[in-house]
Amino acid sequence: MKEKIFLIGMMGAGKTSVGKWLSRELNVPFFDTDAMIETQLGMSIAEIFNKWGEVYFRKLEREILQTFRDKTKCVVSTGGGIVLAEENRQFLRSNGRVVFLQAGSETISKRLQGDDTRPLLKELSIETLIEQRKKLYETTAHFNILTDADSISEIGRRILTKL
Ligand SMILES: Nc1ncnc2c1ncn2[C@@H]1O[C@H](COP(=O)(O)OP(=O)(O)OP(=O)(O)O)[C@@H](O)[C@H]1O
Ligand SMILES: O=C(O)C1=C[C@@H](O)[C@@H](O)[C@H](O)C1
Ligand SMILES: [Mg+2]
Repeated sequence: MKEKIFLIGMMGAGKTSVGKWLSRELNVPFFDTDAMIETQLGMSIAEIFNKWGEVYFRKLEREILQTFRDKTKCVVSTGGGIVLAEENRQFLRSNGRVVFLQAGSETISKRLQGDDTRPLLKELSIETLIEQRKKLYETTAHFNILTDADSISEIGRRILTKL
C-alpha cells in the first residue's frame, strides 16, 4: 500500500471498526478524526456540539483533516459529516484513496440503537441525513462498499481487493 486510506460514510456505517481491522492487516497506524478532536479538546463530540455548536466543530474537523497532509501510509476513519465541506472533499480525493462505507437507514438505526451521543440525530432523521449526503459521499469516494450484510473482516477484505 502506497497511500493513505480515508473511510467516509454515515455514523454507524462501520468506519471505525473496519478502519481498525484494515490498519492491523496492513500494519499501518489508525486514526479517527472524531477521536482526535475529542483528545485535542478533552471533551466528547456531544459536549463540543452543546457548548460551541456545529459550526465550531466543523472548523475543528477541517483543521484536523489538514494534519494528514504530511502523514504517510495510514488508515483514517472520518466523521460522518466530513464531506459537507468542499475543502474536505477535495483534500480527501487528492491525498489518498477514499472508500465510502455505505449502509442503509435500517442498518444504521439498528447499530446506533441506545446511542444518545449523536447531536445531529436529535434534530434530523437518519433517512434525511442519508438523503442530504449520499451524492457527496459518492462523488468524494474512489469506490463504495455496502456494509449491511457482511462482517467487519469481510468488508475489510473486499476493500483490500479493490485498493
Ligand atoms: N459490518 C458490521 N456488522 C455488524 N456490526 C457492525 C458492522 N460494522 C459496524 N458494526 C457495529 O456498529 C456500530 C458502529 O460501528 P462503527 O463505530 O465502526 O461505525 P462508525 O462508522 O465509525 O460510526 P461513528 O464514527 O459515527 O461512531 C458498532 O457497535 C459496531 O460494532
Ligand atoms: O454525521 C455527522 O455529521 C457526525 C458524525 C460523527 O462521526 C461526528 O463527527 C459528529 O457526531 C457529526
Ligand atoms: Mg467512528
